Amino acid sequence: SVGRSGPADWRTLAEDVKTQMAWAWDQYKAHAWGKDEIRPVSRTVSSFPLRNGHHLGLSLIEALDTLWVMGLDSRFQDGVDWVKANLDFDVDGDVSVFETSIRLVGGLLSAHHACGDPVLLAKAKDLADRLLPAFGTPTGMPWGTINLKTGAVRNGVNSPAGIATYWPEWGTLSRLTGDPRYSDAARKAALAVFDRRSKLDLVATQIDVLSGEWKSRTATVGSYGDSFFEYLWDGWQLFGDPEWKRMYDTCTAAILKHQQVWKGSRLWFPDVDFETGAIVTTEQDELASFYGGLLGQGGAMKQGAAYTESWATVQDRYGVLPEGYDYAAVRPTQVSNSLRPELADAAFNLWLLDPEPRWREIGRAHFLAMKRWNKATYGYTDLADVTSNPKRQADHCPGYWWSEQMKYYYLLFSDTPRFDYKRNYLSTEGNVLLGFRRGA
Ligand SMILES: O=C1NC[C@H](CO)[C@@H](O)[C@@H]1O
Ligand SMILES: [Ca+2]
Repeated sequence: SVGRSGPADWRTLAEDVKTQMAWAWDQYKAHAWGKDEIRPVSRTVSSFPLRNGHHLGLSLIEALDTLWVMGLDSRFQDGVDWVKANLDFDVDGDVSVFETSIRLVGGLLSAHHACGDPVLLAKAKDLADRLLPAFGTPTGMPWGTINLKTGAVRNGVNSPAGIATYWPEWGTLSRLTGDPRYSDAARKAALAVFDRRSKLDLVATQIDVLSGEWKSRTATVGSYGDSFFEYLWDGWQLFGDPEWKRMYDTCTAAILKHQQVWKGSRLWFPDVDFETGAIVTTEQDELASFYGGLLGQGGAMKQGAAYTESWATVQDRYGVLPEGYDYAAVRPTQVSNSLRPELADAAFNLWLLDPEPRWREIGRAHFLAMKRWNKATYGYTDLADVTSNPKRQADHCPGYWWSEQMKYYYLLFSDTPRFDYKRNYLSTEGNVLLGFRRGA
């Protein structure tokens, strides 16, 4: 029946999420233990963020705090034991500074928040020490890539997200170690982007980290822009630093002024030229669907709810979201699905602010469609085509799946005592850095 779900139904759904997580973890342990990513159709593996076939246990580390908050304690301990016995970052290989920080530094810090094991903090510090040299530029904006062993840097053109998505993780690391180098580097990098905003208070997607010159003109709330804005707010939410709220408010006022487009009751945020405000494209990438949750957090609940509902109509149409969608053409521009969490992320953030069943319903639709279309023999996989019938699967489970949507679903449905629903902080990778209740 379509009737409103009662509390027992949500708890039953939370139990199903937990069962799916335990099953996927057991498949990972059986077929990909210690590897970065499992390919759940072919039962093979892939490596990330190192791409040289060397593995750092990415999915295992990303899963840890999700396992803990679900009460899968023996599996959590198995993972922590693997980290303590095997994890070594002294590898002669290049990694993305951004991806490695949000996924591995963040994953180790959230596991430490769950259990307090000092080895997890030591590993997070060791890794951050290997990433820190990337920030040694004249502007303070980091290189895109660094070698974990030699410190050799590459990719001098970076994005606002790639430059400024560090402060919550690195501020936490400084707080826990007493070493200010991490928070100082993260803060200086974010300010360097903000100080180079256009006269419209917009930022573009690409900038030269040595000269500080912009290398693109496109302002977006999607890829390359997204977590720059998210982390301005987060600096306020996690550390109560008003400087970050002022920067967030400045950037958000500009986005609401220049990128807010209503089509009837549907709200969209097209990319615009960062100096003229002219619309560049009506294609939205799926990553932008996190933004409704951030707008709600920052006080623009009307726009946050409307943008999330816009994306919910796309989810209703295709079951799972395509990677790219053109709201003017009313069709997908990229038909693949990368098993991404953003709409569930937004629904969860809005639920925390306003526990209306609607946000749980969007999360439930996201979860049930994932079970129906993305489940494969050895785990959950991304899709090649969401428009084909039946939808065609690809063969890759990304690390963020273990840290993000499975945690958002569980927290949305379970009301678990292990999480403080009133005072908490989750990173852009879903890592809980504040709000776990160990005693529960
Ligand atoms: O901020 C992010 N961007 C891309 C991934 C999820 O789609 C994930 O790594 C994270 O949520
Ligand atoms: Ca994110």
